[in-house]
Formats: sequence, C-alpha cells, structure tokens
Amino acid sequence: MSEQPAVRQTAEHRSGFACLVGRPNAGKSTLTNALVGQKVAIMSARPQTTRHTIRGIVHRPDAQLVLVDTPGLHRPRTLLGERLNDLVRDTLSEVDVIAFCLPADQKVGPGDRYIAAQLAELMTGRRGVPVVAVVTKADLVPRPDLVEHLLSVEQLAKSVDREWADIVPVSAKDGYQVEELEAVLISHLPEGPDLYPDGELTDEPEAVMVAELVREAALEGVRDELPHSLAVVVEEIVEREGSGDPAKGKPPLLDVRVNLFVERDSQKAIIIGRGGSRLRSVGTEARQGIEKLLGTRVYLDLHVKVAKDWQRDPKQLRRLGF
Ligand SMILES: Nc1nc2c(ncn2[C@@H]2O[C@H](COP(=O)(O)OP(=O)(O)OP(=O)(O)O)[C@@H](O)[C@H]2O)c(=O)[nH]1
Repeated sequence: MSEQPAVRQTAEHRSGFACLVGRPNAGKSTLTNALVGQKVAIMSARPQTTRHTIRGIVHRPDAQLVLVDTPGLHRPRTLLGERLNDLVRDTLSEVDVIAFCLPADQKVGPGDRYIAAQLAELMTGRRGVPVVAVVTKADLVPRPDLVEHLLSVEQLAKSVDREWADIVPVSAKDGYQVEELEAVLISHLPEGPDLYPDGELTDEPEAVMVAELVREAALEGVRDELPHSLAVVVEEIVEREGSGDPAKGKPPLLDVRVNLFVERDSQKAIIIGRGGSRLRSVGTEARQGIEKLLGTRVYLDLHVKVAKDWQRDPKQLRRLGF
C-alpha cells in the first residue's frame, strides 16, 4: 500500500505594497508598528512628524506585506506641504492596496473628505487601487458608537461615488483586529515571491532613521510651531578608528554628526535651552535610541543652525533633502 502523500500547501504566496494614509494623528505610525512588530516609524503625539516614507515589512510564510508609511495627506499650505502631497500621490499610485485610517474617536470631517476625494481618483482608472477603510483607535469608543462610526465611514465612500474594498476597525494599542487587518491587506496583494530577504524590517537608509530619532527627541515638549520648522540632516556616521575590539566583544564607537535646521534665532534658542541644557537632554535621549537602532556605542554630535524660511525656498529644500 502506498503512503498517503503529505498535504501540500496549495495557497499561493502573495507579496506587495500597502500604504497607510489618513489625516494627521490618525494613528498610521502606531498601526505600522503594530503590524510590523517593531519600532520603525517614529511615533509622536504631534501631527505631521512623519516626513519620510518609511517601510516596515510583515513577513509570513504565505506572504510578504511591505508597508509604506506616509506623511498625512493634507491641504498644502507651504511649498513643503505641496512636495509632501506630491510624494504621497506618487507613492499611492504605485501600491497594491491603500489603508485609509480614520480614527474612531473623531467624527468624519473635512480632512477625511478631502482625502476620500483624492483617493476616489486612484480607485478607478487603468489600475484602480483598492482602498481599505481602517477605523483606528477602536479602544477609545464604546461598541455602539463604533458601529455608528463604521456606518458614517461607509457613507463617506458613497459620498465620492465609490466603495471601500473592506472596512476594518482596529486598535493598535490593544491589538484588536490587527491580525485581521493584516489578512485583509494581504488578500489584496498579487501573487508573487518575497520582495525583500527575510528578517529585513526596513529598507530605509540608517541615516533617515537616525534623523527621525533626533527629530523626535528635539520636538518633545516644545511649542506647536516648531514641528514644521525643524529639519534634521545627518552629516555623517563614521566608525571611530581603533574604538572596537571584536576579540573582547567590545563594539565600535560610531561618531554621528547631525545638523538641526530651524527657521529663526528664537527657535534655535528653544532647541538649545538655557545654557545648552535642553540640547544636552535631546542628545542623550536620541543617542539611546540610535544605539539601540544601530546596536553599538554612539557619540552623538548635534549642531543647531538657522536656515531662514527654508520651507519656502526650493534651493534650501533640496539641500535639506526634500
Ligand atoms: N488609544 C489609542 N491611541 C492610539 C492608537 N493608535 C494611535 N494612538 C495615538 O494617537 C496618536 C497619533 O498616533 P500616530 O501613530 O503618531 O499617528 P499618525 O497618523 O502616524 O500621525 P502623523 O505622523 O502626524 O500623520 C498617538 O498619541 C498615539 O499614541 C490606538 O489604537 N489606541
């Protein structure tokens, strides 16, 4: 008698890109981290701190989901705002599925309608991109309110003559439905092999992540106008000669030089603080994050510079990497 053949995995392997959009503070970064399971995007209670497109990768035996976290799609007010929106739109037209994040604790508002109208264009056409409505922060509202909210989110699609591919309520905070969302997003990916090697969580250059860590530390507890006026540029990351000793398991020391650009002298004073005290604590906090990220000892050298009106000056924007 011949042996029963082993049950073969017939499910196809899927891979592709998903992009999280939503108004500032909708919970995109937190959700990215919950899906990926490691801190990659930089979290902040402040709006519009995610300047760069940061990807996290969800690895599963049957799929690879590459998450693109974007800055909030918002009405442009400055040249920088316009650039960000262009960047967002370019990214969006290339992904396989879009997750539109709408916080459960806030009514569907003009900001959401603006984004819905933008997405409506992407949802049709040659390669219409499916949009999954994700109701974030579900832990913040009682169940009946959540149901009500889901209905208004459904209505939002109708108002732009479209339908969401799915509607999924989640809480990144307590993990509610995060796996379900993962499965839904994966169901919209095409069949294909892994796009990145296993174990790789982000393909962002280290410098960008270092800059984000410094930015996050520098913005902590400071006034509201500063987030838009602060650009962080990593000048160099170099290993200090003879600093490590692999034989003794002593990791090398990295010299990390970073410039913080603000628009006005008054902002420079805020960042630096009395007698440099604030900058020192920014440095300490950022260094700890960078050491964790790079897995070695770091000497962090921060410089604060004024670049007048950099947000409105195309030349400065280019120099600062936008
Ligand atoms: N209670 C609760 N709070 C959340 C949840 N997800 C995010 N938050 C909070 O909401 C705030 C905004 O979250 P972020 O992930 O930074 O939002 P974002 O959409 O990436 O924001 P921008 O980068 O400004 O566009 C933070 O204070 C988070 O702690 C959640 O599931 N539950």
